[in-house]
Amino acid sequence: MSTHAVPVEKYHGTGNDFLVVDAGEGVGDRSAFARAYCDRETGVAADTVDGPIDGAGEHGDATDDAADSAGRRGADGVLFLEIGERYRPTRVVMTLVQPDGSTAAMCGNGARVVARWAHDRTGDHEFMIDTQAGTRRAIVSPDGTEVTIEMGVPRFDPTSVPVDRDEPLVEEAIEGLTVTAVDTGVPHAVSFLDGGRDDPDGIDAVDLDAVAPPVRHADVFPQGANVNLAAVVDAGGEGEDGRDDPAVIDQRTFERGVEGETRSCGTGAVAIAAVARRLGLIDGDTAVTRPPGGELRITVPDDDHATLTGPVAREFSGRVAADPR
Ligand SMILES: N[C@@H](CCC[C@H](N)C(=O)O)C(=O)O
Repeated sequence: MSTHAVPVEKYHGTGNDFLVVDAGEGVGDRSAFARAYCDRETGVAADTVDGPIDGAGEHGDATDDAADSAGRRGADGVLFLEIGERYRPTRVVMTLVQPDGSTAAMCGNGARVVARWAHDRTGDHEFMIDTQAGTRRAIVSPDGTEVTIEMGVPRFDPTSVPVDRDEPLVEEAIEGLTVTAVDTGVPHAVSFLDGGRDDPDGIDAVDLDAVAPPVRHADVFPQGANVNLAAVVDAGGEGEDGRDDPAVIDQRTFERGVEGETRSCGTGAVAIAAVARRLGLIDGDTAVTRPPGGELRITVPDDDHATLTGPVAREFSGRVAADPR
């Protein structure tokens, strides 16, 4: 049994929060590590780690949403990262282990955190991130507080999602929700509702922890699915100045692997924008989604890779036992 201490850092992207561990630190059982330290009641917090601790915002990177999103015990996953500085741009191999011990092929907000973590180490602003869903280019803003990820082309074909169908699953009744299925690196089910966050009977009136699990585990999704509720607040399109305004869409996501609602989901935001465009619910190919933890900007051009942009904040660092038992 290994008892050595491992340096950890905590970051969040619009409230989707992650512990970051250098893959070379020798964590033997990554699933057990993630299950223990991500736990929302008994997991890692700034005052439970040993060693040097930096306060949130110390680096001038606290975002407007940080007050709500920073400082929570536990996390939505552990990012094990291997940095390859001999490449140009610098490459980072990313592995996300989730609170249930499973590994996710892709994570949009996680990839944004990876780029910011790599920027904090190298000062670079461009990175290639190797995920199990493919290599993704990341750009960190000049002040380091915002990251854009190229997210690949959203795929609706049944083999890619995957769904147990011969044709794409579009606006089909699944376990009480009207669902469209899309792959944005991981499988997503997207259901559009009529009312947004400002509507007392809208998206926030839904008991997501009750309605999502039957869809997440439905037979039609052989690998399960993340479940998104969305509501178009503004369809966007040409503004008074002749330029395209982004659509505005309220978002809630129940995540596979977390097995609960998260404050934000990047692959979910791209999935929502892609489905909105496919269903003709928005004008143009840009959208702002509004999950509970902040705002994300998405582009979903036809037949080209989508992009995801939003803030990333660093919370604290310290050391934890490699073996949490
Ligand atoms: N929070 C992530 C998605 C992580 C993966 C997901 N839970 C799954 O298992 O498919 C994001 O920001 O994209």
